[in-house]
Amino acid sequence: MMAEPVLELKSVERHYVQGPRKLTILNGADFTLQRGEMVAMVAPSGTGKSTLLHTAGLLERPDGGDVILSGRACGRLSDDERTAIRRNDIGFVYQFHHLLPEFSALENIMMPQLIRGLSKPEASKRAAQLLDYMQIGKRAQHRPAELSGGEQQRVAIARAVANAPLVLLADEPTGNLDPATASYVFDALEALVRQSGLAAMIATHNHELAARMDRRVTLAEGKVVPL
Ligand SMILES: Nc1ncnc2c1ncn2[C@@H]1O[C@H](COP(=O)(O)OP(=O)(O)OP(=O)(O)O)[C@@H](O)[C@H]1O
Repeated sequence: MMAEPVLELKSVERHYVQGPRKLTILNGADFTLQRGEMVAMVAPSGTGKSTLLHTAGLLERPDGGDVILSGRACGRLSDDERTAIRRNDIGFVYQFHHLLPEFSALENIMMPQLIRGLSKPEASKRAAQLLDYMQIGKRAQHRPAELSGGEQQRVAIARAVANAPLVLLADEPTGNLDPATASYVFDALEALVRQSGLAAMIATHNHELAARMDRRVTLAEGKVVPL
């Protein structure tokens, strides 16, 4: 397959000011994610993985440099413009599922599609397909509290890809799960990425899962480097 960059970080800077001190978290970070690629981000706590994912996912604006999505410079756009792009082109999965507790699994996956403007029948059909794909079709009407941890994370992954984003970003998506469940959830995530040609960057402390991805990177002195 020809290399086709879907996400590029170019000389990204991110600083936090804490009282008199300026903390530099990203210091000219460069990174390219190709279509169809799964990359593990493995780095010690506090080195800036979440900052990197939030910047790549247009949740935070870089203090310098830019984030390019499918050739379009997006990092420095206004909050409204970044939100619009994020809704369609970026899927996010967190360590904690963040599903809406009062809605069923199916409705949680319909939600981003309805916000995007799809009709209820269209959104429901795709949500049901994604639940089947994640092998939890029978749990469609369950609320998050009625699902196991592994099932909740599979719903969260299905929700993240509901709008067929370009990029999936995940911040310790299996961090709350026991090793067997983590492996099972990762199987579903991997199958989804492989089948759809999505690109994914996944922060994890789990070396076994990292070993299953195409490449591994870490953060060193504010830069993304191969591991
Ligand atoms: N809003 C903020 N204001 C000030 N400092 C911050 C802010 N957000 C993060 N930091 C600091 O930036 C550093 C990187 O934080 P980040 O959350 O990106 O780390 P991480 O590698 O994801 O850690 P973990 O694996 O523990 O989640 C930390 O030292 C943190 O204290």
